[in-house]
Amino acid sequence: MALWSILKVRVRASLRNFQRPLTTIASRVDERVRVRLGEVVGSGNVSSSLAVREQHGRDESFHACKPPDVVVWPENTAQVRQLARICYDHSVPMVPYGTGTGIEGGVVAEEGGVCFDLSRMTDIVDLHEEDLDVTVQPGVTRVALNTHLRHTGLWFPVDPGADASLCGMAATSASGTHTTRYGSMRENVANLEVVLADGRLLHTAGEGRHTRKTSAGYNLTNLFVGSEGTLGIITSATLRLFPQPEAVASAVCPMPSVTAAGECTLQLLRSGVPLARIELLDDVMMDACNRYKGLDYAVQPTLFLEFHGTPASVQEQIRTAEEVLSGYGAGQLRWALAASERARLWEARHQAYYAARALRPGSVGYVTDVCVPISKLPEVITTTKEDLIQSRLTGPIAGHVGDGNFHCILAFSEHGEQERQRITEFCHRLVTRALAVGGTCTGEHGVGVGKRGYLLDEVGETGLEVMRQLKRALDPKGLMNPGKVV
Ligand SMILES: Cc1cc2c(cc1C)N(C[C@H](O)[C@H](O)[C@H](O)COP(=O)(O)OP(=O)(O)OC[C@H]1O[C@@H](n3cnc4c(N)ncnc43)[C@H](O)[C@@H]1O)c1[nH]c(=O)[nH]c(=O)c1N2
Ligand SMILES: O=C(O)C(=O)Cc1ccccc1
Ligand SMILES: [Mn+2]
Repeated sequence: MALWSILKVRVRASLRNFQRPLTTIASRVDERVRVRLGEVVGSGNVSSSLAVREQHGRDESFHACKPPDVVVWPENTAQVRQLARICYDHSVPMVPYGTGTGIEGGVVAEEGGVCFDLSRMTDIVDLHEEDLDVTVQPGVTRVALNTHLRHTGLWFPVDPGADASLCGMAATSASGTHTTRYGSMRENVANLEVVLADGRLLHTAGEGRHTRKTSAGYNLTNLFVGSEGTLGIITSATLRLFPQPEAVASAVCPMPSVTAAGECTLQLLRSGVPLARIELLDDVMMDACNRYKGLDYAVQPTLFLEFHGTPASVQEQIRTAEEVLSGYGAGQLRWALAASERARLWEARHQAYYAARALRPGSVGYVTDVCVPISKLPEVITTTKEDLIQSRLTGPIAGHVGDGNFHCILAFSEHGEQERQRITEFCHRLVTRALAVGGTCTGEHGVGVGKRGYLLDEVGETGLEVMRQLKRALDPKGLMNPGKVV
């Protein structure tokens, strides 16, 4: 073999080593462990049935199902700690499960083990209205929290399309359509209670603390935000709340092209209008949403906008926004002012994932999630659209354009090998383009199993090694959600 070929093989092998599991898992769940788990949670809160295991071995993505060996439903933190200790003593993998709405295969039980379904821990533990914060258990979803808050004048704004658990959202560092104004989970989690792999209990900002800021040492809270179950099990999250806005106005605005929509978004952000939401759906996605929801929006690239404030400030924001929009060839704005109309409009946006999948029934969808510096968004989104055409692929686009983050969903039949190959190559080019302009391979869905191959390129060797050192320090046996992230 020529020297060059030998070198290439070596480099490839060393990269593979970098991605290998940190430790080999010693044992799966045997009868002895199963009995001990049952003793902790009671026989109604543990299951080895295949149907239950299969339901828990996959999320909403195309990633193949790998069922855990057992599913447990702990009812409190003390039980989570005892269960973790049993798994730790027997070297059994642990996979935390929120609501299973992830789209990067985060709950796929790569090495089997015990799935911790946290949906029965549904208490809203501490609501501090005067401090604008709340502490919730891991079974509380974002809709359940906002329903609970509706008469308080407060709300929690991070809104991924799905009704995900708030602790699952912390685990994936989720964001949503309000992130441009209110931030993502990174900015809105003040404290986390975490059960570590060996059953120890950690409060990332100190027990009972719920301040707006802190300088006390390392930011352990944000170490666990986005850790995707690989460092511990989040058993409660303390979240920032916001006053419900006095006045709200939403609008749908057709644009001449995705380039114009991207450039216009930049200009709107620069103009200082405190946009509450600004989302882009391209023509293909608009068509998909029209069909899926029986709507009649123009089949054109379209911006969905929302303004929050006092009635006077919303009027002022609208005036400035309309001026900017008209400079980019915007069509007629369709306003939604009544709460029910606004709910319908945003429901259509939140269902974009299912609308896109419905374009090709029976297919599975590969989802992209790049995020770039906002100034690069028009260029990257334009090139992506051209690439789709050249690659002869249908890939509806939906984007949180105020954050420089957009998704493409590529539906493919599991039998079409050639098409799948073209999709993989397209997605690879898209991530490469994003990384080249200072972007990230995932703005909000997380690394899971799908983006592991890009982490080295994104954070570099030292970055990845430090992540792996942190992982080893907190999870020396490599039991926490193995096969994910690092
Ligand atoms: C239609 C639709 C639309 C969207 C999205 C999904 C779908 C189906 N998503 C993705 C998804 O909703 C998001 O990733 C949620 O944060 C996942 O929360 P779950 O509770 O479902 O976590 P799920 O159970 O799917 O788990 C996800 C990961 O977190 C870990 N985990 C869950 N709970 C944990 C806990 N208590 N402790 C430790 N680890 C835990 C799991 O182990 C796994 O690795 C999304 N996302 C987004 O950011 N923005 C968006 O706009 C959307 N939009
Ligand atoms: O709706 C979103 O913002 C999502 O993150 C889910 C998604 C993914 C891919 C295409 C459309 C929606
Ligand atoms: Mn999204």
